Amino acid sequence: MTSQTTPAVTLEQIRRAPKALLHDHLDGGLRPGTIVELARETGYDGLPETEPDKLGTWFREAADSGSLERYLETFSHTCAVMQTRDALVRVAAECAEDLAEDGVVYAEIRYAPEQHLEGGLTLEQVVEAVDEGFREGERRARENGHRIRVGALLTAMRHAARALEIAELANRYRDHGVVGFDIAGAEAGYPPTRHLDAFEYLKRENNHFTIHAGEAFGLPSIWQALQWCGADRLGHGVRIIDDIEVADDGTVQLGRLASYVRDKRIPLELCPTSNLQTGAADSYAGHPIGLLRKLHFRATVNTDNRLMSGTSMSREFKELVDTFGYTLDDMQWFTVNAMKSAFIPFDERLAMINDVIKPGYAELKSEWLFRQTAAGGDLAESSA
Ligand SMILES: O=c1[nH]cnc2c1ncn2[C@H]1C[C@H](O)[C@@H](CO)O1
Ligand SMILES: [Zn+2]
Repeated sequence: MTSQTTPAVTLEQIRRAPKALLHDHLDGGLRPGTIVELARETGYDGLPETEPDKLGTWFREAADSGSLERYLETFSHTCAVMQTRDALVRVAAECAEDLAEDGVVYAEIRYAPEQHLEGGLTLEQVVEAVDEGFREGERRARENGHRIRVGALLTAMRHAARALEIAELANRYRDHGVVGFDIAGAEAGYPPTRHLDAFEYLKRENNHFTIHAGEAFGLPSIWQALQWCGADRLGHGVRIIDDIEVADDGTVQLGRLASYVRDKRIPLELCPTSNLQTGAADSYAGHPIGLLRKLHFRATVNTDNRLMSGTSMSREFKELVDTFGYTLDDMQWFTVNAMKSAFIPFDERLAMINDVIKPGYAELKSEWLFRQTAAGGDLAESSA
C-alpha cells in the first residue's frame, strides 16, 4: 500500500501503533504528582507549585522560554527529588509504564548518573536503581497487556568533567541494562571535543554513543560530533538544515556535511516540540523534519522531555500527522528508522521490526481496509 492510498491517521490509531523512542530524558519525564509526593517524602521544599496540575503547567511554561539554558534550569527540581534509591526505582518504573501505556514498544531512556549523588548514592547504585525500576515498569506494563523493552543511556554533562568516568560506567553496565552513552547540557561554549577521551575510550571498547549536537548550536557542533568524536547518532541534529538549500524552483542542494549525514544514514533524533520551546524551530509546519523526511534522511521522532514539553510519542506524531498529513506508512517509516538505529544488537532490532512493528502497522492498516469495505458495501446498498 502506498502512502497516497492510506488514510489520515486518528489519535486512537496513533496511540495503538507500535512506536520506538531513542531520545527521552528520565529526569524530564516525571509525573507531576510523583514530584510532589517525592518532594514531601524527601523534604525538598524548593518546588514552585505543590499541586500536581499547577506544577505540570509550571514546567511547561518555564521550559517554553526560547532558550536552551533557561529550559535546562527546570531540571534542578526534578533532579532534586531523584536522590534516593527508592525515588529512582519509582521514577524509572513509572517512566516505563507511561511509555508502554502510550504504545511505545522500545525505548532508550537517558539520564546523568552524576546528577543523582547528593543523597549519598554511588554512581553504581544510581545505575542499579534505575535498572531495577525499568525492569519493574516492564513487568507492570506486561500485567496491563503492554509490551515494552527499555534500555538506558548514561549521559555525561558537557559542562562537567566526568565524561570518561561515566563512559567507563556505561561500559561496565553494558550487559546490565545500559545500551550506550550520551553527552547533554548547554551546547554553546561546550563543544563535544572537550570529551574526546570518553568517546575514544568507547570506540576502543566497541561501544555505542550519541551526542546532543545541532540543537542550540549549528553545523560546527554536528561536524565535531561526527568527524572528531565519531558519534553513532545525533541527539537532535536538527540544524543540519543549515547545510541544505532549497531554491525557489524547489531544487535541493545538500552541502558536504548534510550529504555525509544522509549518505552514511546517520540517525537524527528529532524532537519537534522540544525544539519549539528552546527556539531551535519556530512552528511544527516550519520544523525541518518535513524536509528531512522528504529527502530520506534517517529521521526519527522523539519526545526529549515529556514533562517539560507536556508531550508523549503519540502527541508528537499527532502534531506531525496534522501538520504534514502523515499516514500510517509514514509513522511506520519513522518507527523502523528508529529501531534500525537502536543500540541493541542487530538480531534483536530485526526481531522488533519483523515481529512487533511491521505486524502492528499491518493490523492497523487492515482494520482500516475492512472498515472501508464495510462502508463501501453500505453505500452501494443504500444507493441501489
Ligand atoms: O534537549 C536537551 N539538550 C541538552 N541537554 C538536555 C536536553 N534535555 C535535557 N537535557 C539535560 C538536562 C538533564 O538534567 C540532563 C540529563 O538527562 O540532560
Ligand atoms: Zn535531549
